[in-house]
Amino acid sequence: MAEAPFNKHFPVSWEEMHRNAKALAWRLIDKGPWKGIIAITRGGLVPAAIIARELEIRMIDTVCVSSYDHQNQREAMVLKGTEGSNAGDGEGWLIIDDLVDTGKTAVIVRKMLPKAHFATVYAKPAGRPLVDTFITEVSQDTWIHFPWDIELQFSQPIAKQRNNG
Ligand SMILES: O=P(O)(O)OC[C@H]1O[C@H](OP(=O)(O)OP(=O)(O)O)[C@H](O)[C@@H]1O
Ligand code: HPA
Ligand SMILES: [Mg+2]
Repeated sequence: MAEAPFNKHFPVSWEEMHRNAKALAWRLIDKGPWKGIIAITRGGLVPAAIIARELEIRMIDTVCVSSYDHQNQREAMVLKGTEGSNAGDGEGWLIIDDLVDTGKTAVIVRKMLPKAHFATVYAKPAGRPLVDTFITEVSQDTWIHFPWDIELQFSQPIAKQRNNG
């Protein structure tokens, strides 16, 4: 059987997301001042809101990129770029996303805003060189389950999981 591309799973709770996004804000405050935030939708919207609150930034825009159908990566589609924003070449601006995985999204957005500071909450090794600041690294074969994608449900006791495995 072909090896599953993601054989580890890393669920993230809302509290963890909040704590890590605040930790990112602490890292970013001394690197500013920041003129504004560009959130990469949709995943970047939640950490961008938390960071905007902590750094008292009220100028927020979006770049809308979509490149995954659940865990399947496909060609990245830019639904909206920076046209209409006043971010220019990105100087003094923060780009925020939930994570960098292969780095494909980061490459696209960096081309639009070459002087911006790119920050994510999570990073995988392949994308890590493309971000300026991040908080937590996970391995490339780990799928991060964000709190907006999951819900509380029954979990099998470990003994049962082992018997089935
Ligand atoms: O480094 P990469 O391999 O490009 O992957 C990272 C990107 O993929 C996810 O977004 P996705 O395209 O799934 O859209 P979403 O944020 O709307 O869920 C995630 O939020 C990042 O933006
Ligand atoms: O590990 C991940 N989790 C959620 N969304 C993602 N988009 C790319 N990689 C991931
Ligand atoms: Mg995204």
